[in-house]
Amino acid sequence: MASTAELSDSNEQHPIRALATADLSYQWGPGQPTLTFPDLSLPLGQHLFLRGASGSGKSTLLSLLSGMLTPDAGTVRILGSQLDRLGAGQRDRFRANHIGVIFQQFNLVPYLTAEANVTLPCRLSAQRRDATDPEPIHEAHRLLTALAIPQSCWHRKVTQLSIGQQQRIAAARALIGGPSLILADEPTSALDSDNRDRFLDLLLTLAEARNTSVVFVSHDRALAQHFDHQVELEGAAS
Ligand SMILES: Nc1ncnc2c1ncn2[C@@H]1O[C@H](COP(=O)(O)OP(=O)(O)OP(=O)(O)O)[C@@H](O)[C@H]1O
Repeated sequence: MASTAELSDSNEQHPIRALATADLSYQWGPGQPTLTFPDLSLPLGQHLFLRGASGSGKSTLLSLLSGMLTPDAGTVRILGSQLDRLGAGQRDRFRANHIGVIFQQFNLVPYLTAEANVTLPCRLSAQRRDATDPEPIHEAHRLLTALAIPQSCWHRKVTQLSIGQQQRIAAARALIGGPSLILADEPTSALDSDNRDRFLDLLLTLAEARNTSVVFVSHDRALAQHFDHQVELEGAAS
């Protein structure tokens, strides 16, 4: 859960949302097109599918939602906190506490075991560590089991595992400690359709059990049916 100070805009008329954006735009540099984004609003625990052609700005939007980038204009509220008003260090802490990220290339730490990769967020966030029961390692084992990673793989370096296994380890790392929001950037692109559907089912089932919202980016329309909401990005305005 977010701290009281962070949830400053909560009241009965405006319940806390997993995310809410308004009038967002971002330009990567001078002479680059300005990316503009539709306003988003997602209730806690619900899931959003973001699609759009290559280059339409899906990854850029996820970076704005995670606070890795700050917008040139507009606002990003995550769990009631206005991210673009926080300093860089505060944004990093907020992300570590409240957001799980699954990157396109997974970004696992190659020299760490599967198990150590999954528990990593609990070393960066006392809040996520304290949310595990009784210890991070126990939740890591429960998640690895639920995500069908055989016990024989838990102590192996992630580089020795298959792409599908690495993807499920990245999902376990995002889920550990029950963050309120998971941002997933096209993590199924390397999978065949059976494995892609199985992965998505597992991710959403585990997220629902924790009341975690998922924002999932893909260009694959077939996945939209799994989500409460979908939004299409249209690309640069200029
Ligand atoms: N690091 C960067 N530096 C400069 N321009 C960038 C950078 N990252 C993205 N862009 C530009 O921003 C625009 C949107 O890119 P983005 O990666 O957000 O799109 P996307 O919809 O996620 O694409 P894809 O589906 O191919 O991953 C593109 O025109 C891209 O060239």
